[in-house]
Formats: sequence, structure tokens, C-alpha cells
Amino acid sequence: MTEPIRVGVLGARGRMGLEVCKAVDGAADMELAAMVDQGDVLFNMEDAHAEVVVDFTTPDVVMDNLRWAIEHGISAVVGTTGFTADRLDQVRSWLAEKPGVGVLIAPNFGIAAVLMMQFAAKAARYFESAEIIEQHHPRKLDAPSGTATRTAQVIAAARAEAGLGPMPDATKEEVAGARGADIDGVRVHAVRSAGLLAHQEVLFGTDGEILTIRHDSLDRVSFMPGVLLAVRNVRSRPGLTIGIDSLLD
Ligand SMILES: NC(=O)C1=CN([C@@H]2O[C@H](COP(=O)(O)OP(=O)(O)OC[C@H]3O[C@@H](n4cnc5c(N)ncnc54)[C@H](OP(=O)(O)O)[C@@H]3O)[C@@H](O)[C@H]2O)C=CC1
Ligand SMILES: O=C(O)C1=N[C@H](C(=O)O)C[C@H](O)C1
Repeated sequence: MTEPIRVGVLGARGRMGLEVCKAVDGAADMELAAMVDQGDVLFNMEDAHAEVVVDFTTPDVVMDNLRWAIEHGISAVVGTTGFTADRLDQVRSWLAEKPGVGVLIAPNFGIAAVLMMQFAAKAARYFESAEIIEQHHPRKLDAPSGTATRTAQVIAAARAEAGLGPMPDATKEEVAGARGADIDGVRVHAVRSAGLLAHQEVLFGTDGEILTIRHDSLDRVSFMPGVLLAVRNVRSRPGLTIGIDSLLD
């Protein structure tokens, strides 16, 4: 029998971290080697001989964690949000110094969320208008969500490839923010309310027709099959992988 993968969890006492610890603990091919939260010291992770770290912390600290993991030759699965193009370039440059290390960063590990983004990318070329409404629990630190940002980017890329220009919109914003954030020309609206977990609607419109693609995460267990899949595969994919799409094919 092959040895279990030794997994360390960063952000282990957070909402996602707790769920990841449970999932890793319950996976026959993994061993929960280390749990690190704010205030704990990262060398616990090294002492525990973690082979893969899973990071669900905050956009403020994730880059330091990643640099540390890569420098120590530990592959990483990252769910934490806040990855701009500049940040991704920085990760690529760290990885260039450590050719054997894999890093997988996914804005959303939910299989249905991944499909929602794929369906949105497929639909985008057929519609004049596209807007995104993301809805999350009020403890979420960032807006718009990583998922909404990624969805806007893939819609914008599909529109550009199809030669579509800007969306029709004659509105003058009387109050700043009324039309939401503009991500690559796609409007994104962020709702925060008690009772919500993580939800998103992508609204496509053309003459006389609307297509709405909706995704709901009702429980954080929804992210765990994707996280475990990434942990199983990240070491055999050196360099940077974005999203889990390529692992599902
Ligand atoms: N990709 C995906 O599928 C998903 C991504 N997310 C993203 O994951 C991230 C975490 O979300 P969530 O679990 O709800 O947030 P939480 O605030 O519940 O958890 C974050 C945890 O990280 C801890 N932390 C802070 N700094 C450090 C550090 N330097 N080292 C180790 N741990 C640290 C925090 O400690 P303390 O509270 O003491 O500050 C907290 O326990 C967010 O960016 C969120 O958007 C969430 C769900 C799914
Ligand atoms: O903070 C959350 O909760 C979530 N964050 C991710 C995001 O920003 O897209 C994934 C999911 O929406 C839950």
C-alpha cells in the first residue's frame, strides 16, 4: 500500500480550515500532519514533514504562506482569494526557482461552481448583456468574490474572442457603486446578508430572452471533493495550475 499524503492545513481554525481538517482526516489516502492558524509558527509545518499544504487563510497573509511553502519545497493547494494577475506572476517566479513544486490555486473548489463558470463561458458569446450577482455570508472579508471575479474574466475573454463590443448601457450612475464593480467590462454586484453562504447568479440578456445560471453552496462540505482532488494531484503537476477544471477532464 502507498504511504498516505502528509497534509498541513493553514487557517485550520477558520470556517473552511475546520472543514478541510475533517475531510483530510477522513480520507484513507491522507494523513493530517499539521494544523496551523494565526499566531502558530510555520516551522510546525516543516517539523511535521507536510508534503502538501492547504491554505484557506486571508488575502493579506496568503502570499507569505505560499512563498514559505515553495521555498521549503512543499506543494500547495490554495483556496484563499485575492489573486490578481500580479500575484499570480509572483507565484510563477517563485516556482521557477523550485521546478519540482506544484501550486494549485482555485477561486472555487465546488464542482457545481466550476460547471457554472464553464456554462457561463460557453453562453457568453450569444448575449449582448451579462451581469453577475454574487451573494455571501456577512463575515466574508472581500468583495467581489474570487468566483465572481473569475466568472467575469472568463465571460469577458469569451466575448472578446467572439468579437463582441461593450454591452449596451445608457445609465448614468447617480450614486457611486449603483451599477456595481466593472471587471473587464462585466458588472459585478456583491450582496452580503445573514443567512447566506455562497451563491451566484450570472444573468445573460438579448432581445426578448434572458438566461440565468445560478449556483448555490449550501454547506462548506460542497468544496471538499474538489480540495481532496487537488491534494491528490498537485505534486504531479509542477508549476502553477489555476482552478480544478483540468483535474476533472
Ligand atoms: N476556493 C474556494 O472554494 C473557497 C475559498 N474561500 C476563501 O477562503 C478564505 C478563508 O475563508 P474562511 O474560512 O471563510 O475564513 P475564516 O476567516 O473563517 O478563516 C481564515 C482563518 O485563517 C486564519 N489565519 C489568519 N492569518 C493566518 C496566518 N498567517 N497563518 C495561518 N492562519 C491564519 C484566521 O485566524 P484568525 O481568525 O485568528 O484571524 C482564520 O482562522 C477566504 O479568502 C475565502 O474567500 C472560502 C470558501 C471556498
Ligand atoms: O468566502 C467565502 O465564503 C467564499 N469564497 C470564495 C470566493 O470568494 O469566491 C468561494 C466561495 O464563493 C465561498
